[in-house]
Amino acid sequence: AKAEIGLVGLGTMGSALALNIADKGHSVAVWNRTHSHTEAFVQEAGPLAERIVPAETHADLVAALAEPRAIILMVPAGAPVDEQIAALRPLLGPDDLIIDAGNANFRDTSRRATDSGGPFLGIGVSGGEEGARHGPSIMGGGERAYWDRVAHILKDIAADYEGTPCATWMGEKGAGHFVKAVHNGIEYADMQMIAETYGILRDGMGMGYDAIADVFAKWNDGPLASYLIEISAKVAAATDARTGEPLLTVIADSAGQKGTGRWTAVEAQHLGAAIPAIEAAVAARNLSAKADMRATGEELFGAGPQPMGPNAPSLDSLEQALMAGKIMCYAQGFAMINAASDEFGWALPLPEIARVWRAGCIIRSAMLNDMADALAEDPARNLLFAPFFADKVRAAAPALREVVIAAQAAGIAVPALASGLAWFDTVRTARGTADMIQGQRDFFGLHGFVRRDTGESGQHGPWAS
Ligand SMILES: O=C(O)[C@H](O)[C@@H](O)[C@H](O)[C@H](O)COP(=O)(O)O
Repeated sequence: AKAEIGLVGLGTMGSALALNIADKGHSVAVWNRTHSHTEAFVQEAGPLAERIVPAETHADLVAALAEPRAIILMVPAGAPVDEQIAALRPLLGPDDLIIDAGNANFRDTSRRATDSGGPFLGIGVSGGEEGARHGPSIMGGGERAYWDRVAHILKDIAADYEGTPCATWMGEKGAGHFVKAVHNGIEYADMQMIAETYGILRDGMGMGYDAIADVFAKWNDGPLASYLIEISAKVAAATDARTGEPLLTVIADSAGQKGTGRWTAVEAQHLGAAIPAIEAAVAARNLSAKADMRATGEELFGAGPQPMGPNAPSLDSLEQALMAGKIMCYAQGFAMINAASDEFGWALPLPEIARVWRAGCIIRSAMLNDMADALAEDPARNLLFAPFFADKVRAAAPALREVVIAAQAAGIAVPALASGLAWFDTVRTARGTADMIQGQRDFFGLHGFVRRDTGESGQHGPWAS
């Protein structure tokens, strides 16, 4: 019998996804640039190999598939995707579907949806290797009919949240990859806020790694319960096999990034969406990569972090602060998704987006179910203003303020937590300070302003006459 679906690219994510597909009872034909790797993959697949068809050439892959065909690409974003499309399209029929499941820039996906020579889907897949193997979160983008053709397989392999598969069609063209990029932006901010809290525990409160691990493990039983808190406990508790030292003393403090966070920050600017916590997280990664500069800074200005002593916040305050920060960065992310929905005419299903993130993905957390309910009440409303979250933030914001003040007083950098607090203070200030900016712009460029009393626009100050 012909295979139901094809998969190109047996890297970490691709091979895990192929095993997941076979594991869920579907037959999959696989191709990899290095065929010996394909052979080894089938060898190691054990009993699942009976549902895996190795293909040595693209033509073999196409021939191995039932029509109309569907082929998943799990290759690095950018040119490798276009290369695979160019290699496969001439071999495929007009109804055959290509699905890019890598971390593509949604603008590339939107382009490919119209000019890749045939049916095309761009799906965001989250959950890392573990997720790809046992159940990722899947965010689909492209023509609904194409999604419906493969939804049964994608829902079978997806993570399951209380009986609901975490695989949802988001909208046309690049909608799926856009939602995935914002997922990653929130992931960056969440990780950054956890790292900042770790910095306070380590440098401000002088805690050892085991004690820090215990704090995160305890928080994973509370309102912060989430995959990122869970693994932060494991990372803090881990020891280096070579030296026996705490692993965190071995890992260089220079964060990598593959682009999704940066893209999200850039797109937010285009959309006029304020996502300062995510931007702070991207900037923090950029700065972390400048180890020499930071060493010079420490020489010139003396080490930043100082022990907090009696000003150290309680662990409860830290937990509350992290929770407030987390709600604020999700609120920023969902507001950005709303802005994109309007800008691109996608009608993105915000409650469904929160639901598809409840399991399988990197930002999965207990809070997402409450977010789905709040967004279902009123998807256009900022999440922060939903009664459930307004109550939580009203209660937790004082702790965030206390923690940010104490950290800054001790020279401990908390850019994401601090930007969250500044965002919160801005969105709860009806009378802001942009009047000064409008005055300055009009003074040096006659850009004009709106009068508060009459609403008249194009007004100028006395310097114009
Ligand atoms: O949702 C996920 O499963 C991850 O986000 C995944 O997409 C990948 O690990 C990214 O590469 C992380 O992004 P950075 O490499 O930029 O940290």
